[in-house]
Amino acid sequence: MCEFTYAIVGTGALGGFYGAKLQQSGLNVHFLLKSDCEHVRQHGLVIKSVDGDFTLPRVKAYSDVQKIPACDVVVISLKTTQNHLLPQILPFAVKDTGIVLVLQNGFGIEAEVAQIVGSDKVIGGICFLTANKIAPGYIRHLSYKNIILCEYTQNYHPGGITERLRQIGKDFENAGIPVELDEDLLLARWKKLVWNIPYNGLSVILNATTAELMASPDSSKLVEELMYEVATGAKALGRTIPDTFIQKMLHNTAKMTPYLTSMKIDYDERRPMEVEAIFGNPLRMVQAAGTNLPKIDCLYQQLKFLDAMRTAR
Ligand SMILES: NC(=O)C1=CN([C@@H]2O[C@H](COP(=O)(O)OP(=O)(O)OC[C@H]3O[C@@H](n4cnc5c(N)ncnc54)[C@H](OP(=O)(O)O)[C@@H]3O)[C@@H](O)[C@H]2O)C=CC1
Ligand SMILES: CC(C)(CO)C(=O)C(=O)O
Repeated sequence: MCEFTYAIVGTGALGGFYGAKLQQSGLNVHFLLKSDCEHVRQHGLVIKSVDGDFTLPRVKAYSDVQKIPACDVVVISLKTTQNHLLPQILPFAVKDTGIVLVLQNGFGIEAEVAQIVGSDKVIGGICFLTANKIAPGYIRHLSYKNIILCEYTQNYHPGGITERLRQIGKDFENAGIPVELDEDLLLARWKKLVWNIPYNGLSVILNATTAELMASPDSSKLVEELMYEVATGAKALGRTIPDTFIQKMLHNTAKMTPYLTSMKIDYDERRPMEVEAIFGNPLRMVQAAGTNLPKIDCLYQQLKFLDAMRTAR
């Protein structure tokens, strides 16, 4: 199988880090940027990483997707609040035989992408990474980096471990990114929501870091209750998230260095929050299956209020 070419749609913290690692490993990577395109065209990408800093002085940087050659793998690493732009972006970037790799947080994005490019072209990636873009073309990688890759199939039925999944996994592994190939994208996404729903949501509502949320008996109890409600949602969709997984998540986060979630950073910096991808889509899917998740719904309503107020001012 010949080498895949990659296009990174959204060269921020996550797309910038993984895209730079892929290029550093020798792959042909094209980067789609917005405000920092000219800067990156001139100065390249700087990665300050816990695994070792590196700079790519020359990268293929574009602000117009129509100038990017159609690639084998198009990585979506925009914030999900920008996904309304995908119908104008993806058709230009994806080869007829190409793949779209959704690396964003949340649930239901692959189904939305499949509406644009066809369900046979979509793969989901669940990223365990903490990174921030702290200046134009300057990414700080704090911890973790592993990815779970799964094929997307219509209605999120478990897909197989395909040759293309293996090749993408190998590309990331060769770039120093640990990869796990999995058959059940829905379960993998809901297991990530066990972390994102309580911590992203409460970090905004309670104005707290993960360490502060875990240090208080009241908020840590609320975190645990929200995690179990996520498990109830997964069960409504025919998936089981074991108690041991939840207890491990609580234990690991309590030990994590104090972390400001991406949603809290967006809120503080008056950027729209990824409320629909991380809360709205999962809630609607579970409600359609006849189950309510009252605590998550309450968090969702509060976040929508704050999002509307914050971005309106
Ligand atoms: N950061 C992390 O550690 C993790 C992030 N994730 C998820 O990954 C996704 C991306 O998050 P993250 O990387 O943090 O977000 P960032 O905001 O750092 O990156 C998004 C990038 O997309 C760019 N962008 C916006 N609009 C366009 C456009 N029209 N064309 C091209 N580029 C555009 C932005 O540029 P500009 O700044 O100019 O607007 C920005 O650089 C989210 O779903 C997030 O939840 C998941 C796990 C961890
Ligand atoms: C779990 C964690 C903290 C790292 O991937 C994350 O998903 C986020 O910051 O949104």
